[in-house]
Amino acid sequence: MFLQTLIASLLHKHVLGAPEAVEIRSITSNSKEVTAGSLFVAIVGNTVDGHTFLPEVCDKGAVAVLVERACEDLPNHVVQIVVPSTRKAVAIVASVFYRQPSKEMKVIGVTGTNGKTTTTHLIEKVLSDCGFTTGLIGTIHMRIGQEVIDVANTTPEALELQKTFRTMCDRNTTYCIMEVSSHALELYRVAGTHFRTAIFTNLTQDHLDFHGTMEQYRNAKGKFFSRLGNTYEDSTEKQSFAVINRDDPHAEFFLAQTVAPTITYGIDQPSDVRALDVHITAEGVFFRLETFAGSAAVQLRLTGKFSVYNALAAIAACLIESIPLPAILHSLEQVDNVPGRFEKVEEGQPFTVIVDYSHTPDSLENALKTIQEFAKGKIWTVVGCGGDRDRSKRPIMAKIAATYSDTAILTSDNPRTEDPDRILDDMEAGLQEIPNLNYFRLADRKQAIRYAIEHADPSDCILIAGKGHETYQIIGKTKYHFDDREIARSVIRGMGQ
Ligand SMILES: CC(=O)N[C@H]1[C@@H](OP(=O)(O)OP(=O)(O)OC[C@H]2O[C@@H](n3ccc(=O)[nH]c3=O)[C@H](O)[C@@H]2O)O[C@H](CO)[C@@H](O)[C@@H]1O[C@H](C)C(=O)N[C@@H](C)C(=O)N[C@H](CCC(=O)O)C(=O)O
Ligand SMILES: Nc1ncnc2c1ncn2[C@@H]1O[C@H](COP(=O)(O)OP(=O)(O)OP(=O)(O)O)[C@@H](O)[C@H]1O
Ligand SMILES: N[C@H](CCC[C@H](N)C(=O)O)C(=O)O
Ligand SMILES: [Mg+2]
Repeated sequence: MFLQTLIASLLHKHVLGAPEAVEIRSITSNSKEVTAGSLFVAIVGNTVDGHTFLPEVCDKGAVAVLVERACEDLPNHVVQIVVPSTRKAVAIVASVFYRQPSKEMKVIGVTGTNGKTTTTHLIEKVLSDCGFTTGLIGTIHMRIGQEVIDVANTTPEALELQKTFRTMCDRNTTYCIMEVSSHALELYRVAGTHFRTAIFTNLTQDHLDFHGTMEQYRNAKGKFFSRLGNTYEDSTEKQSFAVINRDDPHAEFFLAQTVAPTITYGIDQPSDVRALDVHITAEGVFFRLETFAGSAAVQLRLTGKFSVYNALAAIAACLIESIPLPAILHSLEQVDNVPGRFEKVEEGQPFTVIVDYSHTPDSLENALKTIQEFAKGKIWTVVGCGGDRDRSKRPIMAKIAATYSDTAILTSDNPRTEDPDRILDDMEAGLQEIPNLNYFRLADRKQAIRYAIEHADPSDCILIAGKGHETYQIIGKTKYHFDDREIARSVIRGMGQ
């Protein structure tokens, strides 16, 4: 594609050199991937400044560079395009390079602190059951039809995202359902993406290391809905919609962000898609559903009030696509669990073991409140907090774990480059001056899981929180194989011998 075409839609740019005859064969922001005919995008990162690689990429054959500041020493034939934000510009350029794939499909995006993975899986289940070819992008993996692809981030960087969209289109995908993280919104990963529907699940504390304050975190998520108005189109098929959780304390803020038609969902507040008479058991939830497309009694195998919210969001998104309500409910009622989300480990043991990806204060509290609804015996919680992530959530999570459990075992999550004991110190700080809490520290996560299982009585319930589907533990910069479910299973099996 000609450079001129690629950069035409960049509003604020200063071009040094002659772009007219320059043909771009590939685009990358990684100097290691530059080949002859590449456009290199220099991104100022947290650890490295991409501009430092400019001489190197020219030697490797880059014919143009997208930069935030011009570089004097580059060969004359290399065109420099100077823009205020290369992250934002690359998202737009990537969309043009891959021929605007998000306009050829219907992309449904889910944002919110908790529930993104679950909600995307529920929507994907309904739409694929209806016979549509679907794609999925999120924390656990990306899936294009039956092909499963590993991911580094919940929402990929713009170049990878647009390339994935293109592959999806080339395989006749009708719907792409994706998680849109706040990092992605702040770092423009989804700029240049046309969304059919934007869903808001909830907003509670997380990622303050990155966003600084709750207000900035909320504003990052708000951008998803304010930008939705920019892609508004006339025909119903192309129109964009917002789906908002009316019960969330920030609902008004999110409703005010968008000009797109909006469907609300909720339990407590009057809303377009509403659950009433919610009944929670260990096996699942029952509720009465009222929507603009009809009413029904619903029984899900997923449990917890939070699962009702995720199901309501999924129902709203599918109603927008004119899927009949009975078909939506038929699919949702079959879902046993999403991997690592309230996943039970069942090896015939007389107590309950649940592995859950609750790594935020709100999700941990929800998981434990749900367990309290049905637990007959004592509650054990094995929980840690990730290293190189929001420190301020650590004492809060420890307090929640110890308050709602009979015994809390504070352990490691992914310590990354931090000292596990320092992370535990941060957690333990939340427990000072609270009397009668029963907790202890055991930094080795495997030993912590073993301890809980070996000491549980019949009818007790053990929650292993924070890592869910993860099949690794990151210590330093190394990823070791580690799976909470596998460990729990092997300890239980060992006890029977
Ligand atoms: C804060 C953040 O999002 N960081 C992402 C960011 O890293 P960075 O800006 O620090 O990049 P950097 O390493 O300094 O490099 C800067 C530039 O130099 C380039 N470079 C670097 C080295 C080299 O030799 N040559 C070269 O060209 C890099 O390709 C990059 O373009 O860009 C990287 C490359 O795309 C990402 O991998 C990295 O995500 C890291 C792994 C990360 O942990 N991100 C998490 C926090 C994240 O994004 N999480 C969200 C939300 C999860 C949730 O909702 O819970 C997610 O969507 O996953
Ligand atoms: N709607 C919800 N409200 C609150 N908590 C939820 C909700 N849905 C799920 N949870 C809890 O949050 C945990 C994570 O759920 P899920 O993976 O669906 O969220 P996510 O938003 O994708 O998280 P991440 O930001 O890590 O990708 C679950 O294991 C569960 O404990
Ligand atoms: N997407 C989240 C996942 C956290 C999962 C938890 N196990 C941890 O490693 O902190 C993050 O990167 O902050
Ligand atoms: Mg997720």
